[in-house]
Amino acid sequence: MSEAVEYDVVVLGGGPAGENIVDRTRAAGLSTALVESELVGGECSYWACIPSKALLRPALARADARRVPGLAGAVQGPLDTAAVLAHRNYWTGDWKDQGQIDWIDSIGAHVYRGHGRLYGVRKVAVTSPEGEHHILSARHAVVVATGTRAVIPDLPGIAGARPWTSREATSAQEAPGRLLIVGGSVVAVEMATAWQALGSQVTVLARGSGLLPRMEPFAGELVADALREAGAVVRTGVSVEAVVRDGSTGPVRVVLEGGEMLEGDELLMATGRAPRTEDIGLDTVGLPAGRWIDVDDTCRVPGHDWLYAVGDVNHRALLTHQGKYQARITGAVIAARAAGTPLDTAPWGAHTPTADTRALPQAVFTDPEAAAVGLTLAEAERAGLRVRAVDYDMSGVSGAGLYADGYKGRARMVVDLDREVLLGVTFVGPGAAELIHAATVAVAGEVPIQRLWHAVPSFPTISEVWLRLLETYRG
Ligand SMILES: Cc1cc2nc3c(=O)[nH]c(=O)nc-3n(C[C@H](O)[C@H](O)[C@H](O)COP(=O)(O)OP(=O)(O)OC[C@H]3O[C@@H](n4cnc5c(N)ncnc54)[C@H](O)[C@@H]3O)c2cc1C
Ligand SMILES: NC(=O)c1ccc[n+]([C@@H]2O[C@H](COP(=O)([O-])OP(=O)(O)OC[C@H]3O[C@@H](n4cnc5c(N)ncnc54)[C@H](O)[C@@H]3O)[C@@H](O)[C@H]2O)c1
Repeated sequence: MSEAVEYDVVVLGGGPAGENIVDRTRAAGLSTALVESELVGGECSYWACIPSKALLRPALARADARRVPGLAGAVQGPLDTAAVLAHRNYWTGDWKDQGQIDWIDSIGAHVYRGHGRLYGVRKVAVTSPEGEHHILSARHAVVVATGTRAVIPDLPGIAGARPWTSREATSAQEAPGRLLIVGGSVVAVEMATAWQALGSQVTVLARGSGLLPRMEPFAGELVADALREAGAVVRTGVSVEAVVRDGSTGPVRVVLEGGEMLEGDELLMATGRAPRTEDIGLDTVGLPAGRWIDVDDTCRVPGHDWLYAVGDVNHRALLTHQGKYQARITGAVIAARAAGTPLDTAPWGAHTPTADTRALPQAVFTDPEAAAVGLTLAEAERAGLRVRAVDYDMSGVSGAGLYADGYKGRARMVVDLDREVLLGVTFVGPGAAELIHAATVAVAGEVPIQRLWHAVPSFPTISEVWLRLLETYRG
């Protein structure tokens, strides 16, 4: 084992959260090392956000075009699956990270390739793929940003069935003939939308009563309707009990509760995420392995004044944009503590990621898109707030009708009746993903409804739904 190399900050895991910590600590003049065991850019760049959206964009563009009179006739044919997959490969850099490494070099940080583990207080041990060992020591902070991996439930027969996880679903080089998808949340519905459009016969098996369980119920309903219209089978309230695959090339079968059997060529388990914390040396600093890492409101681990956790691994919000936001804020926290300057940790202050709990946005790239920020009606009611849900059928908006013939969509805003501000907003419909940021500004800014009345949406955009929602609220 070599002598320890000292840095101001050592970052464990080079996904979007880890990279953004490096960016911020380098901008503050702190020497920084980044340890990455696979590819700098993380899950998001190679097996999640980027490849999934590259697969989905042609599907959604075609669906949009098919709703435009005069254009619809020209886009009735199948997608060019090979071209879509090649474009997806391009967006992942063919699963190479040289571009990210060049960027890290350009900002003067150091990358250590290999598996990193905490090695007692303020130290990280790295084992390179070639078996070399390095000890890195941190003057100010170690930041854990090791993200998550897919969870595969321990069903009878599952190991021999070689199921897909999100990694195979985003990196497959051909469309399976029949794709069974277990799960009804975000990965399930996005991958169902993509692969059904790319030529697979998709069956979604969700055990809950609807799809997209963390959004307003109408989101899952509209997405399920559209998946069915696209030819997919969507079944809710079903539970998979066992899985069987014969040989190395045979079909895969799932056995549902009650004994019904379904057959596919591939099986995607879209059943959630677990933290990558089993083997990162947490035990060397008295923390439990294999769990989400608890943090305070500066993303610091309680009881360890040098240890932080950002991104998926702290379980505050499993989204790239939110991990990057935490990283920007935690980078500023580390820089301020290193310089001995005071922190502003009041809600919405510079040194606390308040939006994680108060204005968390998410866009789901299905057809129709579903996008939401803040609280759903049910969440606000559970929190004991005095609220009113204001709903609007988006087909009544001129801009929506012009955007797509027969536009189907729905909007809801959840109003805090005591403060007359918005707690949450949901849009479901074509183009909804690009609408949600205005709602994020309104929720994060706690813009009074009275002032929103003066935020005039341009005519004839889909954003005129804002005017309709406000008119409905004011009666
Ligand atoms: C299919 C799919 C689609 C998604 N789409 C979106 C989307 O559209 N928008 C969105 O906001 N979010 C999306 N997400 C979620 C998003 O991918 C995650 O929130 C994001 O990747 C988390 O970033 P992170 O930096 O915390 O972790 P990760 O991206 O998981 O990166 C962690 C990094 O740490 C490295 N690492 C782990 N352990 C070690 C170790 N011991 N030593 C060294 N390195 C280590 C890993 O190799 C990895 O590179 C999607 C997720 C999935 C599965
Ligand atoms: N566009 C986006 O923002 C985007 C896209 C994809 C993923 N993500 C994020 O990635 C994370 C992971 O998404 P996900 O969909 O994999 O996980 P999830 O945690 O959102 O959903 C997992 C689903 O699997 C179901 N499930 C779990 N075990 C099961 C079992 N044994 N049988 C049947 N169903 C089972 C759960 O009920 C749940 O609905 C999420 O936090 C999501 O927000 C975001």
